[in-house]
Amino acid sequence: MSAITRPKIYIVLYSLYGHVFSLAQSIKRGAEKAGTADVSIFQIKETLPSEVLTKMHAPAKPEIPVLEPKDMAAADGFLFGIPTRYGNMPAQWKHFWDATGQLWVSGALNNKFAGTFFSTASQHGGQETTAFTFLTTLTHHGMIYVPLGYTHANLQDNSEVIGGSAYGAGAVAGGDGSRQVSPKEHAIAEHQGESFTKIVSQYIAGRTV
Ligand SMILES: Cc1cc2nc3c(=O)[nH]c(=O)nc-3n(C[C@H](O)[C@H](O)[C@H](O)COP(=O)(O)O)c2cc1C
Repeated sequence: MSAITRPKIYIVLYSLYGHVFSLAQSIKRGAEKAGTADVSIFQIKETLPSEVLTKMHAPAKPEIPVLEPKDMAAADGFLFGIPTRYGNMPAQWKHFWDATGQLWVSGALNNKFAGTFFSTASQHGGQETTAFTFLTTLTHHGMIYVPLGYTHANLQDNSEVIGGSAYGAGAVAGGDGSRQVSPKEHAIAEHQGESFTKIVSQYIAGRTV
């Protein structure tokens, strides 16, 4: 019987205006609360030139390391943060995935765990379609998708605008990005981080004993 391995969870995000990064911090807090895994947070590479970022009034990037596709092999589970573009992932994410051919060829991501979280401008701006369209990539890599389900009460609370769905935590940023992540959205995110980490840890423990 081999020793139980402590899994590595990577929270990997793209965030232009900070909402996905803000959610990611709550996800990290929850994942660490589980106490069963080593948790790290990364961003993916920006692909827009600085002149365009200036025109888009983008703030400075978060001070977290940039994940290169090849470094994914070291992790057991990923929570991917995705701000919606036309109901889909942004080009920055597509650019990242399009550089994972070597990982695909070697099956390096097969049986690794994946969860998703989102941000949209509006309440019905496509968080669920972003999940759906992101899923094809996870599926082609043979990853095991872990949905959030309706495991947090705020996902059924209709008393105010609350992002998130059965596919993962979410922020509703507002058309001009001025809406900050709400306490209820943060609570869902923290819960997702904790529950995802517990699920991955249980599976990894089962594989190694
Ligand atoms: C090109 C483009 C397309 C977008 N498409 C959508 C969309 O389909 N639905 C939506 O609600 N918001 C859309 N948005 C708004 C972003 O989703 C929003 O800025 C983002 O969720 C904020 O997250 P961030 O602060 O982490 O960057 C779009 C923004 C851009 C720049």
